[in-house]
Amino acid sequence: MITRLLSLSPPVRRRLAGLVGLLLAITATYVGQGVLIAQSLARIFSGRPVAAIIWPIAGIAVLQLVRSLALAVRESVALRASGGIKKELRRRLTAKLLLLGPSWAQQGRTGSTQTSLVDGVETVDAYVGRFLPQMVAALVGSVGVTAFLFLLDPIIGVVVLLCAVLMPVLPLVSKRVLRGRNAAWLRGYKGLYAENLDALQGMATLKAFNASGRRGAELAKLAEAFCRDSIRLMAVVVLYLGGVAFVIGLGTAVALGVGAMRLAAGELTVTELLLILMLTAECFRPLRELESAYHSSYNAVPSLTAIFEVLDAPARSEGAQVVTGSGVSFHDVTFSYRDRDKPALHHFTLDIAPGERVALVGRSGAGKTTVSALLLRFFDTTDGRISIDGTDICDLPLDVLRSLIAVVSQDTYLFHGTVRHNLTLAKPDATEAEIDAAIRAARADFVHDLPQGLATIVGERGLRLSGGERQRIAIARALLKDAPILVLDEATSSVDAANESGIQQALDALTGGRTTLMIAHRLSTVRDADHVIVMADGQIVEEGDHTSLLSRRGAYARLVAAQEGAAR
Ligand SMILES: Nc1ncnc2c1ncn2[C@@H]1O[C@H](COP(=O)(O)OP(=O)(O)OP(=O)(O)O)[C@@H](O)[C@H]1O
Repeated sequence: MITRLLSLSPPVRRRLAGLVGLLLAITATYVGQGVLIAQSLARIFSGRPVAAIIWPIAGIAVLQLVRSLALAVRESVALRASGGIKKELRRRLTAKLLLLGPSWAQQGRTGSTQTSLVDGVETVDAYVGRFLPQMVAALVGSVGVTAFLFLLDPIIGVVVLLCAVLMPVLPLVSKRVLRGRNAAWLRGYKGLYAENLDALQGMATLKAFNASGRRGAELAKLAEAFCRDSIRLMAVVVLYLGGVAFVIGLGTAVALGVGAMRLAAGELTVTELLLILMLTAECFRPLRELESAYHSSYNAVPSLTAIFEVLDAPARSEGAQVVTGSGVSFHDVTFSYRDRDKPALHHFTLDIAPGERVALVGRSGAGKTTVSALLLRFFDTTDGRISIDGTDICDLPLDVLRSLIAVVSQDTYLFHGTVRHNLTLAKPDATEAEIDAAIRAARADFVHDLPQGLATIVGERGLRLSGGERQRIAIARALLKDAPILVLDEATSSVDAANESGIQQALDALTGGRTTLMIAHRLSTVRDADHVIVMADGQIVEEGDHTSLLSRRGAYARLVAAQEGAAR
């Protein structure tokens, strides 16, 4: 994983080498300070005048200044090293998520995906900026100081070495317990985040059903469970930290005890004993810092593993063929959603000639929206094939496929941004005249009356516009895209009756000459279709034009009668 992370940003290796150098310089300042303190104390104990320690004290001040500077530079280099990787990770994740499409996103909760993608990427700071350079610096620094101690006194050198080796062993011992508890903590965190996001997004519904109290109580329960998980995790962490402190204390105490005995036996001088005392602490310091870096980056490994799983997820095939045509064929298509036994489409066969307007009708759940989702390759068929002008859509690059199709759906999503931004999403280089023409044709002139006209910000999920207004913007957007194939999914569902005929005219203009797949509940909107397909349980049960289907007095006639009855 380390090599893969580092390969994301070429300058990172250079920056990490710089960081290791800085960390070693910081260790050197601590060692130098220890030597100078030991020297000063030895001089005072031997009854030398105060003047004898002025230079060592000045030296300590200089070392502290150098250390402060090095620490500040370390922060900025660390942030730059991890920043490059975070930027590249986000870029690749966004591209991959767009490639994987909605079928992948549907496998997880929005909030949970968000925590992986936002918080997961953030763990790079602790892992790359702190842990990796500290690992190298701790190894080099501790080995260097231990070697120095070994030269001073081999027995004490061995004692310190044994304790120093124990320190990296501790995380290995506690790793299994920690991993289990950390995974539970991470699961709880993601779940809590997703549930809170859900409650926030569904606030209006909760209020309308007077269910906010109940939902609040459920969230409180989740928060309690998360709190318990956190305490269970902390218990292991605290035990582990206690173990680390014990090993450091033990190493220092044993080194001092052995040193004192050797001093009594005349095998060491006071200066050497003081030096050993100071350096023993310095030998453990880089390891202690490594341990703290390890803990602050502990989440990084599972989070980054999850991110790499997304990056490695097999994307649907991206063929190389390019077509410009517009005849659409579904050939014996069967499709089931994940975890659903019953197929949403069952041996579905339909040919739409270039420029033909085909309407799909049927009761709710009949499979109409699934037909368009498969055409756009939001999902891949379980069986059968879909083609455009004879080319299997699986052999088309996704961006080419989607450039051939414009969609106006019942659930129009407007991004947080200006009206203009939302309109030109499909055609960023659209001219003013083109934008104006699309607005007029979509009967979306209301945008000119908004506080800042086209520069008005439409809120997250377009909440500040009504359903009908959002839909008219979507129609204008589709007009601007000017694709040869159109999918109109309940295109007029949010439009009031007064506007419906106007929009119908706009849609007529839009569909003229384009292959159109209309999905409609309001049967009044499909009267002019060249061909009407009546669906039930994922299959075609009737087809023909409006008049012939009515006279057949079958499923279509029953749908029309039911709708007219409901309208009365
Ligand atoms: N994302 C999904 N995951 C699982 N099942 C789904 C999903 N989307 C639709 N279904 C199921 O597939 C079947 C067909 O749904 P589809 O949305 O295509 O019907 P529809 O005719 O468009 O309905 P409506 O008119 O209510 O929009 C239904 O049983 C539905 O519950």
